[in-house]
Amino acid sequence: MRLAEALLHALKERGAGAVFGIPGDFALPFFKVMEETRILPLHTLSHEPAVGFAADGAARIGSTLGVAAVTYGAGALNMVNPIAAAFVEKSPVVVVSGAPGRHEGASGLMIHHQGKTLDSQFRIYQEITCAQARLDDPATAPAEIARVLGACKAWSQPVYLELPRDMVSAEVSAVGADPVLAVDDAAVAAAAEEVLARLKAAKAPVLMVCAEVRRHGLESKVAELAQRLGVPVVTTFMGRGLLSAAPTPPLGTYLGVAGDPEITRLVEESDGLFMLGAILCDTNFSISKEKIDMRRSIHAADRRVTLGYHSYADIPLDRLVDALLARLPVSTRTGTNRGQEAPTGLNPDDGPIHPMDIARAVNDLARMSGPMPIASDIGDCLFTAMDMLDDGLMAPGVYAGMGFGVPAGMGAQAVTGRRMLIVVGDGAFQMTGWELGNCRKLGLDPIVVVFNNTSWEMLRTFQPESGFNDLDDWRFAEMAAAMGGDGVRVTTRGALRDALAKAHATRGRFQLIEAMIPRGVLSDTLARFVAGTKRTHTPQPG
Ligand SMILES: Cc1ncc(Cc2csc(CCOP(=O)(O)OP(=O)(O)O)c2C)c(N)n1
Ligand SMILES: [Mg+2]
Repeated sequence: MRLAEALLHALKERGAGAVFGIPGDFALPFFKVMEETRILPLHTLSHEPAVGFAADGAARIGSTLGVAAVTYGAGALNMVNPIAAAFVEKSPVVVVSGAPGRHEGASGLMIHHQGKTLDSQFRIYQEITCAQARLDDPATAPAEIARVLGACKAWSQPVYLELPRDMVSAEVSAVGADPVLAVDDAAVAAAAEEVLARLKAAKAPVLMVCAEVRRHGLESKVAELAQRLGVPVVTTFMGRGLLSAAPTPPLGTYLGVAGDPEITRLVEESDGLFMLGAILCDTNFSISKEKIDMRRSIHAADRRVTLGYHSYADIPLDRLVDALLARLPVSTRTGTNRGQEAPTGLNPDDGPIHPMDIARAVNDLARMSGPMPIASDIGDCLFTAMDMLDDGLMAPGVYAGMGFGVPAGMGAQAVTGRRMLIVVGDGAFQMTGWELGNCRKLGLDPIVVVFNNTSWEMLRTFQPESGFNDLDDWRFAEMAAAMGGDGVRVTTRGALRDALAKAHATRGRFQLIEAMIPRGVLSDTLARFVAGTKRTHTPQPG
């Protein structure tokens, strides 16, 4: 079969639900095969950052492969930012970039779209993917595809495939199974036994769950593990929402100085913190006044288990969880989510809108109609989303790049059909919000709440004296109809409630609610985060 078809079948067999992309002359042959064969649905968008975010959203919502297809240079290099975010946030996105034909460089002339050299792009993507291949040999291409897609699944990180345009129709054999990555059963057993011994010896063990539990589809097994371990459970910022329906649900989300002081004390004073699937970074661990004592902690992520000063390599998270379960008796233990009750009971008066009013409005609707899956951008919308009831929250909480929310929410609905609630600030909406114009073509109808404070408010909280944080009022709601959706601008709590109810009742067109928020008004969590950051990063008097 043709190389392009072999690749598309391999992607579909490994769980990909669609390809998101923008073509160019180096990618036209591949896009032609996609359109003609329909092996996977092809969804084109308007700007490559959104292609990357949409593929990431598709990967996260289904814990499966997301696929982004772009042209060489101008397209692929436009997508570096979202793929870097997917890399650090463990999202399995497959980048397929068109490229000049195998012999086009022989002319000695520069090729349009190229960077420093024809290899520059490959090297750039080596920095933000876990495996790469240039598919320039029909004899090796199927095995290379299996190797790279296997790595994408095993590491739950993006990978890069470069497809020269003269190779698209090359005759190849079908792509076989992913190569099996060797795992030493004895090492898995030793790691599991040492983890259990450490937890048993600890006076105050805590289980902390994070992103990799979701990415590797381990949530139900980890819920069972939490029940059998019988220790307090918390999530990280990136793990929020995990185990919420478990028999022993998390007590809450660890947000350092920005979070519930009880949860912070539990984590930071633990002498046996077991971080399962945790991404160790400042935003995910928030701004902690006390450093978490890694000497007394256990960290299982990135196919490695680290206990104090020593590590077990090549220990996949699923194998570790299975080994732990095999060594623990079944339990009927149950627990309650002591975490703060989600704020509800919006007062539908003529008062101005506070971010927490948006959380209350969303939660009131969730109490009536069930929670929606949420895609959040960076900004106070994400801190507010910490207080929203959701059926899965996706957000760039580690990389913290803007522009994720709208395209990721569109990508998620495109591959699951689940209607998304998208929360986004006005600054981030200015970046990728216009992708909503593709909803009509793609048959998507997300509900989008724009937190419009006409400001880069998160930056203003750290540098209030800078006027460049002021944004103009773009009146986004007025543009919705021209783009195929419905838009409404609301300035009071009552209007917000009514707009959300109407949006929820309207299907088939995207619904844009532009919630006007006074500048300087922050969500409770962002206010704590800012105060905590200032306390932690500025020398205390005395
Ligand atoms: C791609 C990118 N470029 C710049 C920045 C830096 C930044 C972090 S937060 C922020 C302001 C966000 O404004 P928005 O109106 O969306 O939300 P809010 O603060 O609630 O008002 C900026 C510019 C990041 N993170 N990503
Ligand atoms: Mg703003």
